[in-house]
Amino acid sequence: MERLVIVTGANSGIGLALCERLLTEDTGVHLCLACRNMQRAEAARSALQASHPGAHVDLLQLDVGSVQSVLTAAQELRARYSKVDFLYLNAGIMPNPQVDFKALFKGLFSRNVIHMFATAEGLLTQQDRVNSDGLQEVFTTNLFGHFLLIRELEPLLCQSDHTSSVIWTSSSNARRSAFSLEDIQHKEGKEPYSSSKYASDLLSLALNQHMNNQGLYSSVVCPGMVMTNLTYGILPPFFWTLIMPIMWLIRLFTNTFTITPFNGAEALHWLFLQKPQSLDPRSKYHSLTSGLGKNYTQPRKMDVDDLMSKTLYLDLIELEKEVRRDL
Ligand SMILES: NC(=O)C1=CN([C@@H]2O[C@H](COP(=O)(O)OP(=O)(O)OC[C@H]3O[C@@H](n4cnc5c(N)ncnc54)[C@H](OP(=O)(O)O)[C@@H]3O)[C@@H](O)[C@H]2O)C=CC1
Ligand SMILES: CC(C)CCC[C@@H](C)[C@H]1CC[C@H]2C3=C(CC[C@]12C)[C@@]1(C)CCC(=O)C[C@@H]1CC3
Repeated sequence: MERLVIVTGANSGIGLALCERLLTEDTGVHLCLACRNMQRAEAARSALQASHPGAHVDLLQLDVGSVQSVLTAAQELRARYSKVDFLYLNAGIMPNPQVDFKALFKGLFSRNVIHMFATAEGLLTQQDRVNSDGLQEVFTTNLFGHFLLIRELEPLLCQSDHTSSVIWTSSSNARRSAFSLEDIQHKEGKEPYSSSKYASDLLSLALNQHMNNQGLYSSVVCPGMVMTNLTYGILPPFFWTLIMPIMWLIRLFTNTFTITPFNGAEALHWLFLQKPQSLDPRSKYHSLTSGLGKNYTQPRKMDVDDLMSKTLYLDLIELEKEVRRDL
């Protein structure tokens, strides 16, 4: 039987590579590319269908950074489909990133150099802004819009006769110290990306605790450090080209430098092949690539606790009520 797979942010990078891999490596996949820009979505569908003639690929207009767009898209999905098997919550942004070159240089000569390259801890800040819903943009795009989508799609995700999986593209940059329950949108700090990714780790745990009994399972993935539009926004493209040999060299010391979107999609694809009941709700599934270029998936325990995750879940439900009231 065909399995319906929805991928947000499917028109480029890791999302597009995942779609390509699903069509190449699996049969009976019905894809729905949920993208904010329909021109880019069309281009992605054409590319997928050029390499997989006859592939079942639908498009959906979805801006996860806009409450109204999420509600409209969810309504459209409920009208189109009777169930969803996999929902990849992959769309994400890192606006106006700034690299702390002083910290980078210092880190190069410290014992933490591998950790620094794997997580970017202490290296990156971003400048966020408030969107037209009055919410922080990074929080809404990377977390809240996706949360709202899950809530809206419950009738398609939670059905007595089948299980469904929601899979978050989180990051090794997710860090507890960047997140605060007093400021879940990260209005105050300078690491909204790290905060939003840590929040997705917490939320995934809460979703499992609240919804496994309804057949919905949530997992978290880290794709590693991948060259995509997101990373090309951090340093100028010519600089990345210049340091590419160094990047391949770094891979000899840290398997988190997956570099290509194909490699980065490894854990996302691996999860497609697993029974959701067999997965660990407290682990993040990492795409890793060895120095010799071998791809594999490895679960690593997340730094999350039950009370924090439950509190965040309840805060998000409250926020959802507020935004619905304001519509
Ligand atoms: N690259 C890396 O090293 C890492 C990436 N990640 C995560 O991987 C995910 C995919 O990013 P990646 O492939 O790297 O980067 P890309 O920029 O290539 O892909 C991001 C995708 O998200 C879409 N998107 C952004 N904002 C919205 C929105 N408001 N509504 C709908 N779609 C949106 C983009 O669409 P559009 O083309 O319209 O901008 C694009 O399709 C992100 O969540 C990112 O945080 C995690 C760890 C490492
Ligand atoms: C390769 C080096 C000589 C110079 C690159 C330094 C930094 C720009 C990068 C080192 C670690 C990288 C990293 C990311 C972005 C680029 C680095 C900071 C991410 C934050 C990208 C998005 C993520 O979600 C996680 C990545 C962790 C590692």
